[in-house]
Amino acid sequence: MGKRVVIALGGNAILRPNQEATYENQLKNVEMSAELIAAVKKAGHQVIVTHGNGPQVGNILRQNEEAKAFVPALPIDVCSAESQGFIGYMMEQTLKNQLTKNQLSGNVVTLLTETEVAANDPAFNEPTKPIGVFFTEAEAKALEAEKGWATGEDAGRGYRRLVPSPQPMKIHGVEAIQALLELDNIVVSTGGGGIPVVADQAGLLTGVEAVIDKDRSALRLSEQVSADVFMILTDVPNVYLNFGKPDQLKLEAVSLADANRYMAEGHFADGSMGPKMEAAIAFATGGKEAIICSLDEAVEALAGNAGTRILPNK
Ligand SMILES: Nc1ncnc2c1ncn2[C@@H]1O[C@H](COP(=O)(O)OP(=O)(O)O)[C@@H](O)[C@H]1O
Ligand SMILES: NC(=O)OP(=O)(O)O
Repeated sequence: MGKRVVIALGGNAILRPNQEATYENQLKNVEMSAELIAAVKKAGHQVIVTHGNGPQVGNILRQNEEAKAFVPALPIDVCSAESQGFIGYMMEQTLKNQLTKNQLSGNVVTLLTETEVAANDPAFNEPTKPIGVFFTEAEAKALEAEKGWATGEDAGRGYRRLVPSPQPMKIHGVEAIQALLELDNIVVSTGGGGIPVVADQAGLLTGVEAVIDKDRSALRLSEQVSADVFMILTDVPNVYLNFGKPDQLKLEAVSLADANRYMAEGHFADGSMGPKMEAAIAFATGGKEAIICSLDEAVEALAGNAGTRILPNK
C-alpha cells in the first residue's frame, strides 16, 4: 500500500560544492532529482518534497548587499522566501514534466511555507548556519573585518558565512498540504527550512533574520503531516560507522538503541550527517521509520532494500 513520504533533499541535489551557482547548473541537478522523486510517486506513494537553500539564500543575500547602492537590500527572511520561490519553481516544473513524460496522474504544487521559531531562541545570538559560497580561511577573515559577517568552517569543506539558525517549532499551512496530497498532488513545502517567523501573543506573525536547518524543519513537517516515512536523500548511499576510515561499516537496518549509541560515540559529523541522524532518530522515536539514502535508491530504500533505515521500537 502507498505510504505518505516526506522527502528531504540535500543541498547536493540542487548544487554541488564544486559547481558554479548558475541557473543552468541548478536546473540540471533538479531535473535529475525530479526523475528520481517521480519514481517514488510512480511506486504509489504520496510525496511531500522539502529541500535546503543554503547556497541559494546566501547568494541572494549577497546580491542584495552588493547592489544596495542602487536597490534597497532585503532582509534574510525575504531572501529565504525568494529562494523558496526560485527552487520551488525549478522543482515544480521538472516534477510536472516527469509526471507528463511518465503519464502519471496528479499535479505538483509548491507552497511558500512559514516556520515558526521562538523569539528568544538563543541561536539568534550565535550564528551557526553556513550559507552561500565557500571561502578560504584568509578570505573569510577579510570578509569578517570588511562586512561584519560571522564566518566559520563548514564540515571540513571550507569557510562560509554563518547566520543564526533557531529551532523550528511549528510549520504553518499543514492542513493545506494534507488536502493537496489527498487531491493527488506532489507538494513542495518548507523549502530552506521554511521562512522564519515569530508569533506574538495574538498569534500575529513577523519575519525574522535567520535560516532554519532543513533537516530539523523536515522532521517537524514529517511529524505534523503524520508521515509514514521520513526520508533524507543525500549524496551517500548509506550512513557509515567510522566514515572515511579503512574500517568504515555500512549501516542498513538500525535499531533506535544502536542509532543512539552510535550518535553518542560520535560517528556522525556536525554540520553534515550529524543533523540528519539526529532528525532521523527523533522521527523513529515517534514510532515510524526514518531512512537516509542516496537519491537514486529512494524507491529501493522504501521497499526496505537499500539505504540506512532507523527502525522504531516495536
Ligand atoms: N557517518 C557518516 N556516514 C556517511 N556520510 C557521512 C558521515 N559523516 C559525515 N558524512 C558526510 O555527510 C555528507 C552528507 O551531508 P551533507 O553534505 O550535509 O548533505 P546534503 O547537502 O545532501 O544535505 C556525506 O557526503 C558525507 O561526506
Ligand atoms: N536551510 C538549509 O538547511 O539549507 P542547506 O541544507 O542547503 O544547508
